[in-house]
Amino acid sequence: MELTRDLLDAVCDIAVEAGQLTLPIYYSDFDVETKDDDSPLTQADLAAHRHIQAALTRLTPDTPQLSEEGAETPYAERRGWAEHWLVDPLDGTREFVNKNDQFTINIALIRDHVPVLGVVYAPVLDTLWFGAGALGAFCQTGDDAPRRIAVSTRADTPRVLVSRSHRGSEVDAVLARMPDYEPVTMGSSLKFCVIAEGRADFYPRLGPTSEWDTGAGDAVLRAAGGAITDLHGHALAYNDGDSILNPHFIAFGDTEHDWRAYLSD
Ligand SMILES: Nc1ncnc2c1ncn2[C@@H]1O[C@H](COP(=O)(O)O)[C@@H](OP(=O)(O)O)[C@H]1O
Ligand SMILES: [Mg+2]
Repeated sequence: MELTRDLLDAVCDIAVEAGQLTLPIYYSDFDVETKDDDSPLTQADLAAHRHIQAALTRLTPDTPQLSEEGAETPYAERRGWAEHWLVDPLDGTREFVNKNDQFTINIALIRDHVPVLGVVYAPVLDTLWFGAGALGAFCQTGDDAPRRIAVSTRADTPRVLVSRSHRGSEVDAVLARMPDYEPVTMGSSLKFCVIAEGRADFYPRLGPTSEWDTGAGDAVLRAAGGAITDLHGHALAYNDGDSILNPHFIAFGDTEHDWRAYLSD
């Protein structure tokens, strides 16, 4: 499909509608289920999933969808997909459960293993981050006009993002190798968005994530001039094998800086 501003706007509308469905649940005394992999699940995850699935089907009936809360599609089928929607209907479920506002709705379009369009919406903040390759990257709060965003290229005291709920000793080892840094703790795919906006510089994720956790934020970050790579410096590749898990990765704004230098002595 053609990557137009109309397409991007349509996907933004879907993400905002899904996000608005989560808010009454967020502000209620909701139940939390535990999934097979021990991660939390709420009615909000499911409400957002159902809305996005139906709305994307109306928008592009022939484009397959892969969602954290949808049916698993075996790689034997997925490998034939030239493009597909990749959805995390509610990223940061732990943040949602803990009511710290840092959860997001995520929709990405993957084409030939690359996230070419992405929308991230934070319902409580009523803020959207969206982008698609040459169209650029944007941030919009409420009814304000969208503003163009770009990464920061200052690296004097890097602002380093650390997962609020999944940190780990390997990330601490990276921080210990940095001569100077300012830590910023945050949940969900918001971490990619604040780098895309130039409000943070570096995010080492040395623990498990799945493709839907990164796809939309990756597309926004790329469109804003940044990157996510594996620990060898290769851009994350999507729908490129059996496993839906990402390798460990680093995300950063300044592509001239040697962030991988902090990974080992
Ligand atoms: N053991 C594990 N295996 C796979 N993914 C994991 C994981 N632990 C955390 N994650 C992923 O990390 C995401 C949260 O990241 P963060 O801690 O940076 O907010 C979760 O998203 P969900 O909230 O959508 O489940 C989940 O997908
Ligand atoms: Mg997630």
